Amino acid sequence: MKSVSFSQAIKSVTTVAAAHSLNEETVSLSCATGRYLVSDVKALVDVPATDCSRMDGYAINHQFYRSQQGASMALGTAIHAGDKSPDQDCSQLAIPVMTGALLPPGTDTVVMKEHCLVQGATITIDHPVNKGDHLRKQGSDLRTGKRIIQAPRRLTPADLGLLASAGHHEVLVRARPQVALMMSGDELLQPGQSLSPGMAYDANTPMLKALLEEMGCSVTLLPCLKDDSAAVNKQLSELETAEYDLIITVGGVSMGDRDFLPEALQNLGSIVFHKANIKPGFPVLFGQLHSAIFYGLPGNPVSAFSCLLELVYPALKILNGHSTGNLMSWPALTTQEIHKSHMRREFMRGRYTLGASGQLEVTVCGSQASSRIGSLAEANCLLVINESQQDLKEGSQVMIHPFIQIPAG
Ligand SMILES: Nc1nc2c(c(=O)[nH]1)N[C@H]1C(S)=C(S)[C@@H](COP(=O)(O)OP(=O)(O)OC[C@H]3O[C@@H](n4cnc5c(N)ncnc54)[C@H](O)[C@@H]3O)O[C@H]1N2
Ligand code: MOO
Repeated sequence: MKSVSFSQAIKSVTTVAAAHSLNEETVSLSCATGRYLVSDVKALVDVPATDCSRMDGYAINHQFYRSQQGASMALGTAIHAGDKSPDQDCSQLAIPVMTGALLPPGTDTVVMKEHCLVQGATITIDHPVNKGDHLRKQGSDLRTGKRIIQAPRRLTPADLGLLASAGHHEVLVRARPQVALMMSGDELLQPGQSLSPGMAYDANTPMLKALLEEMGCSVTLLPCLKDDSAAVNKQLSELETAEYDLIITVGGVSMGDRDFLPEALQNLGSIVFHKANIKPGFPVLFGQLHSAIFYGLPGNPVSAFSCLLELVYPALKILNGHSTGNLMSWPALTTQEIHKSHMRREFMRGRYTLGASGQLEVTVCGSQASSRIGSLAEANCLLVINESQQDLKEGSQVMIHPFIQIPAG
């Protein structure tokens, strides 16, 4: 199968994802962080619910205070946050009010405690006072019925505070994408097992599971696929595909004589593309296995990580209600020359910092070999070097895909 361009690959991925939908569920606020909102949310109440004080101080009627021309005012009974409103008119009194206390009838202004002198049961005010000072008017933060959060959105801790203050105790979110993750390769050992020649520890499982979970997925780890055609076909055919939105295999997609995944996907499902003009990740496989979206990521850990960010995350964004799968992308200036000798789109591991000029600067992290996880661990972004770009001078502008976009959504 002929390799596709990166933009064709993204188009296919987003088209397939758009035809797939996630269930919806109502969850309590206490477990809603990181979940994707299904629809816009409106305030159920005014915030604050009534006019109230913004400061600890005294509630007065401004007109009455002016008429007193600086004379002392009689104190009334204190009102605390949560207290009911007194029944009587308070327009000729100074009522001690605490921050958040509702404003007693007849008063319209709050004077801060620091600006008053208390003498017995009276106060005098030693500071200019304007009508309406230190008031939080009813509905000044949120108005009943006004939209407070717009979907699609991955809920943040601050969103939960906003939802709670607006009267919501639960929220309608998309079900987490269910992902089946399976490694491939007889050479893989789990850390803790003793290493023998030719074997390697499975670095992809912990890395990719964590990354998928940061992307908001629920991940089921399935047994490693054997380097055997019949076994791969059997393992894949026995998968309860309806349980998963995504099936992601890792390894076994290239030209090796035990790379059985493309053939197995062809037999059991359908291939949308195999191989994309990208580096790393060239042999990536994409298609459908019954009702699930299928990715066969290349086994080299950096290739798998890069494909997960560049090709899987866009699909997840679409599944979660975004209209495009575009990644957050920032311009940055290179701190060194960059050479590229091929016509593929390259995603280089890099580290960005804020330069003295106020612009982001990005440095390529060490060796770009697809097996080098060390340089990935050093990186905080991928630099995007387009197909036609070959040699970039120091100070050239490139786009970067920062890793911090994952938890932020
Ligand atoms: N003749 C060709 N050979 C290769 C090509 C090619 O186009 N023609 N492509 C190369 C590229 S690019 C990549 S990337 C790799 C990907 O190959 P596979 O997806 O088939 O992956 P494997 O062969 O199974 O593994 C590659 C490499 O990665 C190691 N690996 C695999 N899984 C893990 C894991 N879970 N943890 C740690 N390391 C893992 C594996 O041991 C191999 O060293 O193919 C090139 N070859
Ligand atoms: O494209 Mo491979 O993914 O470079 O190592």
